[in-house]
Amino acid sequence: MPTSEPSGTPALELRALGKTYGRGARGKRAVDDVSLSVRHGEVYGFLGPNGAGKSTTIRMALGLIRPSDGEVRLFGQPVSDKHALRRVGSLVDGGTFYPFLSGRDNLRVLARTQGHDGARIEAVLERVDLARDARRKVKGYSTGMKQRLGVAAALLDDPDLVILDEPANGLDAAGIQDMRNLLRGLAADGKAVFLSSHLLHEVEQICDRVAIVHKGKLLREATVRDLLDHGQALRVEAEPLDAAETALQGKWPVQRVQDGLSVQAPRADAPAIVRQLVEAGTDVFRVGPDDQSLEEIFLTMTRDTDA
Ligand SMILES: Nc1ncnc2c1ncn2[C@@H]1O[C@H](COP(=O)(O)OP(=O)(O)OP(=O)(O)O)[C@@H](O)[C@H]1O
Repeated sequence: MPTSEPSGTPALELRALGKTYGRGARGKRAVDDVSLSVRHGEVYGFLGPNGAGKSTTIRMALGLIRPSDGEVRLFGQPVSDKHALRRVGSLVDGGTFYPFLSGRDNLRVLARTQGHDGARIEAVLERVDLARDARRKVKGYSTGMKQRLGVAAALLDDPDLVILDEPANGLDAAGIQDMRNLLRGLAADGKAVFLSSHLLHEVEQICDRVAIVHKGKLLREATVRDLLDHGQALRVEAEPLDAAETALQGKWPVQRVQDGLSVQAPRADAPAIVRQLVEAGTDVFRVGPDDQSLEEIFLTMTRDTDA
């Protein structure tokens, strides 16, 4: 990894980034005050439903469209810096390939149009596990193979930062596993990987950290582990359940679930919850993490902002 910038400089930094399409009352605020940074050696997921502003953000990060506010820094430099931009590989719009050319020939064409000699073609084909299929025409490739060819294209110039718009779109479980191994391998080599997705289970499996975006705004940035481990909910099993519910209501948001109560509270509140339940005369069988999936956490967050 070339380290021409001071150590610790993020590979990608978005500073209060904003984009408004159009003007005046008809203007559409697609991205609003998004700040985040992506470090070398991590896979960072940019997660949100359709229309959240992911593609717009990625296009600004690549210097393809101009922000209305804020700025993008690549390796500490403005996105207009050609040297910085040369260290970025990207996959947007799924990559476009000639269906009647082989995977290898597609990469040759790309290398030529991008102005490099293609010396890395065999290495990147190996890297994305397409070496054996490199002579086959792309039209016969599976979705997963096409996506991996897209990543191969992004890797042709040995970038330090890889930006991928929805790289796991349309992949089955095995395809997601392959993509995961591939992207984790890049991160292990010290590259920074920034990807967007609207599908949580993909991001959950692939990324170290995620930013959750909704309606152009960043709702939360956290490690996947933090989101899952320290979700804001605790599962309470106590009897009688009605009394337990009454005891907690008004202090924490409480919801009936199949086998007890789901209490919107951080883990640190568990002792207070137990005290409350005991004082109310209920028998406490369990107060523990409410194992929400990232999906549920995400739905709760976006529901809250919709309200
Ligand atoms: N060129 C444009 N002109 C006007 N509005 C746009 C333009 N591009 C995107 N938008 C709007 O900006 C918002 C964000 O779009 P964007 O494509 O960035 O979201 P996204 O999260 O990538 O969603 P998707 O996965 O559906 O592409 C949407 O409401 C979209 O309609």
